[in-house]
Amino acid sequence: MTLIDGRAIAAAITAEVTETAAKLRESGTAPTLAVLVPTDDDATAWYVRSIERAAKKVGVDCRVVQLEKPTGADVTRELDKLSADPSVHGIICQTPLPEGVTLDDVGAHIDPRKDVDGANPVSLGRLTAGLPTYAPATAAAVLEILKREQVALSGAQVAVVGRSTIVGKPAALLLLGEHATVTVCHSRTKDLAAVTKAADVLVVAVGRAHFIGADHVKPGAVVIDVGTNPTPEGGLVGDVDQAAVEEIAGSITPVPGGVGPVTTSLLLRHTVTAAQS
Ligand SMILES: Nc1nc(=O)c2c([nH]1)NC[C@@H]1CN(c3ccc(C(=O)N[C@@H](CCC(=O)O)C(=O)O)cc3)C=[N+]21
Repeated sequence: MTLIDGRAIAAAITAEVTETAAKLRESGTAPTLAVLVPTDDDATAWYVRSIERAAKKVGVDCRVVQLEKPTGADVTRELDKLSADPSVHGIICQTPLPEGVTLDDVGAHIDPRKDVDGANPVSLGRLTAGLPTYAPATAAAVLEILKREQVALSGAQVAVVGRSTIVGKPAALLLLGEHATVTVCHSRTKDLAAVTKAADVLVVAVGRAHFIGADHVKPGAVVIDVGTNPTPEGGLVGDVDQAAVEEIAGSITPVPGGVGPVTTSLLLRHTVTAAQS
């Protein structure tokens, strides 16, 4: 069993991004990521700080815009402003959003050229059509890990558990683009274990601790655990019961230290790409 080292993969991406950011700075462009924060919960605050820290390391400027109990109109007004601001190259609108506001509604207000976390339905449409676009960073991280680990995807059976717009659906589309045979499972899937047990690659993004156990995994499978569930002790666990699945899987991404760090490094890679064009 191999534990996939997400931090090492993130470090390799970060090295590439640092080089590109330095070249941009030499030519007079300071690559800039705007982070719109519409809530004040602890998890969001932690994630925003980790983006700021990572951005600073690679030479990307990070502009955090914190909103206090905004309406949907407040959020879209701010996104319109950032979209029109020539000093901003990338925009991410943090989820969760306030009650009654959806990312699909506000995402349309992020200029697709700056949509580094793939939230605009235009970006998602382009992804569906197989056109160049920014995929949501978490979904992109799933594919990046599989590629760097040289996992054969063409013709492989892949099960994606979770169908969110931000992870499950775009991850399935990216995997389809690699010629995998993709099955998307969700809360109404009958006999989930039968589907996941047939998968050479299992991607789990449901947001429930220990959702996937030993009975769900094919011997030797590659397991990508996208979940980051806070524990009462202040730690973090994935959606996969790691201890149980370790006995069966061929390789697995740990939590922490798996998909998370790769997600943040790709958000920054997307930002320098946006600053280059
Ligand atoms: N529009 C939007 N896009 C997102 O991509 C998005 C979002 N909203 N809202 C919140 C979730 C959560 N998320 C994480 C990213 C990295 C780590 C990460 O790097 N975690 C460390 C945790 C280190 C620790 O606490 O021990 C790790 O997994 O190693 C975690 C969580 C992105 N999200």
